[in-house]
Amino acid sequence: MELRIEGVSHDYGETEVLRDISFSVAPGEIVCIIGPSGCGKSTLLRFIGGLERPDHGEVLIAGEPPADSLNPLTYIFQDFALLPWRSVAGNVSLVLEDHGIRGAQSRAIIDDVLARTKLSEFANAWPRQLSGGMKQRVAIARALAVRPAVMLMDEPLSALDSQTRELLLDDLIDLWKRERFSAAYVTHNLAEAVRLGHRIMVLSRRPGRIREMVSIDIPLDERPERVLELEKVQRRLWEAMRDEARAADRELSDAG
Ligand SMILES: Nc1ncnc2c1ncn2[C@@H]1O[C@H](COP(=O)(O)OP(=O)(O)OP(=O)(O)O)[C@@H](O)[C@H]1O
Repeated sequence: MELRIEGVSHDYGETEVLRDISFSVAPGEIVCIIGPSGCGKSTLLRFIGGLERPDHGEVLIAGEPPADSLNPLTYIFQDFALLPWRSVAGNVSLVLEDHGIRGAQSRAIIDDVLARTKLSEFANAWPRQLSGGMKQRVAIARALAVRPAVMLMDEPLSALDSQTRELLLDDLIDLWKRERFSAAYVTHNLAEAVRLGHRIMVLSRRPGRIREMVSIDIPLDERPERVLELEKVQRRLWEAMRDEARAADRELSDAG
């Protein structure tokens, strides 16, 4: 299943937020979306997930999602969005209950996704007992449980400290090696983008337009050893973004 975004433009009242955005996410591809504050990254992700509709343009799904996919487009948010009164397993089972899956079938899926996110021994723990990194792993397990064709990730690591973020990046790469999931992944962090993205879309300041689409041909599991090459890409991304970020900053402080 391929995700295609075609000619998406949107205004909120007087504010033009996105202008003529077109790109695709191929099966098994991670596309990172970066750009200055307020350029419309989260808005674009909401359009992709169908939470809102753009004024112009379309989000199309080409081909069939996997037969067992309960929810082809699934979000992972920065704030984990776990229910505090449900255990780890209970948080995962909730999304299955929404699809009428209970009992042994539900338990099998929960066991599988908790194993894949290294949380098996925490199935009965409460969210308050978990570190930030573990909470985000629960959110990832919950997303995997519905077998998404594309994961929509809005700064999933940004609430975590830098060590935890590194560990989770490694976990995401391990997961990807086994699953080859597709993702549209919004981040502020250029280092994260070059570690995870097969392609990186650089948006301009608001109204967000595509400034550059940068492909990285280094396999994800080789990236930790090829730091110098990645640093070069990161510099190029920063060069594409620097003027936009500076101007966006100025506009935000003028508005304030
Ligand atoms: N529901 C809404 N109604 C009105 N304006 C909105 C709405 N959602 C977002 N905006 C505005 O649209 C612009 C883009 O917001 P968005 O959150 O998509 O940007 P972003 O690139 O994700 O920002 P950040 O990097 O700071 O997270 C901002 O100016 C924001 O204030």
